Amino acid sequence: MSPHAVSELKTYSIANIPADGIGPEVISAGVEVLKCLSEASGSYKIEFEDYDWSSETYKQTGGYIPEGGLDSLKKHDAIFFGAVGAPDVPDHISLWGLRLAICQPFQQYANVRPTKILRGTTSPLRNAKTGDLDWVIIRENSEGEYAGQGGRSHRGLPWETATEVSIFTRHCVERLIRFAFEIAQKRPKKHITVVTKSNAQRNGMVMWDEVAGIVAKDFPDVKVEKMLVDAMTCRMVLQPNSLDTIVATNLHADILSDLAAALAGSIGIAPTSNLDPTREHPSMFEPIHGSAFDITGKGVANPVGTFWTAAEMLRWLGEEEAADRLLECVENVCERKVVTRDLGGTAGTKEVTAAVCEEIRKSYSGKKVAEA
Ligand SMILES: NC(=O)C1=CN([C@@H]2O[C@H](COP(=O)(O)OP(=O)(O)OC[C@H]3O[C@@H](n4cnc5c(N)ncnc54)[C@H](O)[C@@H]3O)[C@@H](O)[C@H]2O)C=CC1
Ligand SMILES: CC(=O)C(=O)O
Ligand SMILES: [K+]
Ligand SMILES: [Mn+2]
Repeated sequence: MSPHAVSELKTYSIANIPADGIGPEVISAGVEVLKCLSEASGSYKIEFEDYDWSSETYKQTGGYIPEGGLDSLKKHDAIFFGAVGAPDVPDHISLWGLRLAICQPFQQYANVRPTKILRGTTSPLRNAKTGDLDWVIIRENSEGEYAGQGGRSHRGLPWETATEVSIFTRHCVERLIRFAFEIAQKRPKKHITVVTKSNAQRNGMVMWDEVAGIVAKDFPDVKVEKMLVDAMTCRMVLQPNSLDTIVATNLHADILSDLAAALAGSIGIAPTSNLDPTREHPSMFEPIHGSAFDITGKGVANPVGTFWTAAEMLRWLGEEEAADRLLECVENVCERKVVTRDLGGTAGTKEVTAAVCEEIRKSYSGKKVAEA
């Protein structure tokens, strides 16, 4: 290929932050698949820069992100994140030191969590088949219960007092709910469920419901309903087909989305996009799961959540066709039963990755999927 032809291809610059536990295992799998996809498609290029920020860095230097680190992230088109958390670092230090230290200043206020029962996999729900559970959960990602407000006094004494203050600002609630309605409007069902706990939490949650009511007026074609979060857990389990787009607070949606992933088959399949919808900052893409100490280093981590995450990252960058094709290939591999043990299979991370790469190459070469 002439240098001229190369320069015409769109090139995306990705910052990899694999971080802790199974993070490096699934991110290296994701990078392999993304490289394979861009090479096979030939229609865009993708470049990666590795950032070794992790709990190891923290233990050695006292910090997760070095001086000027956020500025260097800003030069990338997107961030591909693994998971943060180590057995010998308190979880609140690791989470605030890395993930939240990026999400908050970059105003990645919309956390998008699609879930579905992938072809070839089974849901633990007796009657749910592929197509019966197809949701997107929109999680507030900048404030709420994870605003970081509060404190502790009288440490260690019997009258020790700790507060964890939830912050709900009209500005942040409205921008998030509006974003969620836009997503709902683009999906075939045009249906949104606004989840709160506005019976017991009588201030912030009541404001959520009110703001949702106002925003809803701008989306007359979207069917809106309200649910309390406790009842929502029952609805998700018993009537998965009755839900589509779901919007909820930082804490509520964090919990509901782990449940959603498990109901679809495994926490190992679900993706997360931490979006700055204004596109002022790069957005960050990660599998929904954490660093999974119990399976770290065993080669059994399910990379599918990271592959789906990679697809969502490409979609955000404008590569719709490649994103759809990647997910299609992942589902074909699931259908061939090349799956990790959390999905009932025996394959390891590497075998699933190799199978997805092979499927991608076949897909682009126009060959029929192996009947194997
Ligand atoms: N965004 C992030 O970086 C997140 C970080 N964490 C951190 O991760 C650490 C562990 O947290 P946990 O509560 O145990 O949640 P976790 O998601 O790491 O693990 C929960 C269970 O799911 C399994 N699992 C997770 N991902 C899997 C995969 N890809 N394939 C197969 N099985 C998988 C694990 O083996 C474990 O049994 C903590 O330090 C926590 O703070 C937790 C959630 C998100
Ligand atoms: C920290 C966590 O659990 C999450 O981002 O989902
Ligand atoms: K993660
Ligand atoms: Mn979570």
